[in-house]
Amino acid sequence: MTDRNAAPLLSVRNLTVNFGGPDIVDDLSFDIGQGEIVALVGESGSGKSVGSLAIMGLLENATIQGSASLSGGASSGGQEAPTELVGLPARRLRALRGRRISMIFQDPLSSLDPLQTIGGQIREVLKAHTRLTGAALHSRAIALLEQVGIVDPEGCLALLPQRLSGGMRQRVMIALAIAAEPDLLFADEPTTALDVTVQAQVLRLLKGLRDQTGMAMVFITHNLAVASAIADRVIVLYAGQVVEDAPADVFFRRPAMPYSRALLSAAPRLEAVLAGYGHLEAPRGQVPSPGQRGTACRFAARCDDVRETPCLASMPSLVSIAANGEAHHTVRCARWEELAP
Ligand SMILES: Nc1ncnc2c1ncn2[C@@H]1O[C@H](COP(=O)(O)OP(=O)(O)OP(=O)(O)O)[C@@H](O)[C@H]1O
Repeated sequence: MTDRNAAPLLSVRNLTVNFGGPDIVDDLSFDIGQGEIVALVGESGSGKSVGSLAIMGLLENATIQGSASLSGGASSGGQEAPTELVGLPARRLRALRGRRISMIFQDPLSSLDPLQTIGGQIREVLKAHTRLTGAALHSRAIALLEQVGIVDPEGCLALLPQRLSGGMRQRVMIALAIAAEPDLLFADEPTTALDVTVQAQVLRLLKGLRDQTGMAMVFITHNLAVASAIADRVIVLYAGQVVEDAPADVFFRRPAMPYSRALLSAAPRLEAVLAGYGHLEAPRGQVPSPGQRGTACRFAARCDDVRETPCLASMPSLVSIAANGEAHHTVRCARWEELAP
């Protein structure tokens, strides 16, 4: 599905974000391949949302350093020159949003206009990004609603958002987000507010849309079952840093970072997760807050495998541990090799 040898669609390097105080997101580096679904996983406060919003240019009053380079996507055959998103003027960012990068959030009601029909909102997005008018515009709106699995698209166009169920609202949000055929979709906990059956339907829908369109996805979640249902790759954030980045099958079989192992062993069994108990169970202790992260391994205070040396001596760097021929796998643990099962 994803060719790791091809140039990545999004390449984030040394992204650091603060709001005038300590760094919230600290030296974040990762790639998203063309058409790849990457789950960004971490406990509350790990910086998943702040990092993503920084990349999308949606943070106010933030100081952002580093780089987030967006290459030409599937729609341009990968030929478009890369665009640096950090520091891009607001006008150019607005032009990219929807067309190249799009997003969906946990609560569709807060993103939908309560006073405008679904049809009105879809027409507005289509007018902003296409030259469609009249009957062609209407047909495209219907086709979009069909694409996201809405059974009575004609009827749905006439409704106000409040008239829809949570799952239907999220489908409408997805239709709006993909209207301009973006290359990359950021999805921030899009299924968290939904009941489990609807959650599974929306995950299937998103995966199907990726298969159809080749759109890549950054899927932010603190639910490991959701990550395992949708992701090609898992990136774990801890206290503002990437601590593990691995293909999903490798991550769920052989996680290398003690933090990842703790999360996985604390996670309830998959059946229980699918029955609605899927929130990420944290290991004992708490994530250090941004001002109190120190210069040692940030997970040290909670780690069962901590040693004075090397864990407390210095901050481990993110190292590549992929064996010959294996896909990209990095971990931030100075003892990963000793601890490997
Ligand atoms: N505008 C802001 N000003 C100052 N601090 C902020 C701001 N937005 C977020 N933070 C802080 O940044 C840290 C990371 O927050 P973020 O929302 O990215 O975490 P998260 O991993 O997405 O968690 P959650 O799952 O709870 O959304 C938190 O400590 C939060 O308090």
